[in-house]
Amino acid sequence: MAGEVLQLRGVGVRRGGATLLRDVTWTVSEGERWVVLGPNGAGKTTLLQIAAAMLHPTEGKAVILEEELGRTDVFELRPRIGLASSSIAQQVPAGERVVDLVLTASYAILGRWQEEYDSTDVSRAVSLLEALGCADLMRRTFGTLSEGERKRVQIARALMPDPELLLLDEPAAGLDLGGREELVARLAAFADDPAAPTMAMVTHHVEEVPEGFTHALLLRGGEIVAQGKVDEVFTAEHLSDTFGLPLTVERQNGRWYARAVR
Ligand SMILES: Nc1ncnc2c1ncn2[C@@H]1O[C@H](COP(=O)(O)OP(=O)(O)OP(=O)(O)O)[C@@H](O)[C@H]1O
Repeated sequence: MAGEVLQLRGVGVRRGGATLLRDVTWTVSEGERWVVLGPNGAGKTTLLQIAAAMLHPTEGKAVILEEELGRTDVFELRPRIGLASSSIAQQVPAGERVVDLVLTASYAILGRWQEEYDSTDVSRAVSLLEALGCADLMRRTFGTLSEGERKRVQIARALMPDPELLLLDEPAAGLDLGGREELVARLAAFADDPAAPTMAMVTHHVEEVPEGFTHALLLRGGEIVAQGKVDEVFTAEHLSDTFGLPLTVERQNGRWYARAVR
């Protein structure tokens, strides 16, 4: 691979009369760990849906893993991308066993039917669940899990097909403080692992950005406010522009904190 995992050029998305994204140019290179940050309605999920080959832009060009959207078979491209998002979680049958939810990602399907899985698949699913601290949940049904447990299981599922690009849409949303900190620590360890795929994570909060994330893209009203290396992008000026209020920002032990100026 040439090193560019994702290349968007002048990407726009319109729905009805609304502009969801406007003139987005963004390159993600192999090994980078990106955070996409912005307020509610900024277009973050829309951007991630394009990166996941789930949505085609209205204008501009999107090249994912060297395949251009509109000129490639997305059904071949999608299994190369791991996506963890609440829109997928909502479609999981409540009675689906956790281990089956992870296993079925090999076929990019939801809901186990009569597929045959070999022992390598099963061991991979088990070791991913172990790595995410979910080994004891394997035989539980997805519907019985807490929000924090669901988030971790979804990440294990996204990793099952050994994706070249991992996309996480608000992985810490709905978690309590302990759950958030545990997840952020796991993602930090993951970001530090050279064998882990290139990743992009959407969040509303700088406090949720794991240590080791290298780059950031700030979105507001469907447009990019700033992008680049995380410590150049996470300035008081950029974050104040993004969220539309005066903010101060600090970094402690690799983590970020922002609060309103009083
Ligand atoms: N089909 C649609 N028609 C019109 N507007 C839409 C449509 N789908 C999404 N939108 C709007 O596009 C904007 C961007 O949505 P998106 O979900 O990408 O934002 P987001 O940054 O992920 O928001 P949040 O942080 O609240 O999840 C929102 O204002 C949303 O209401």
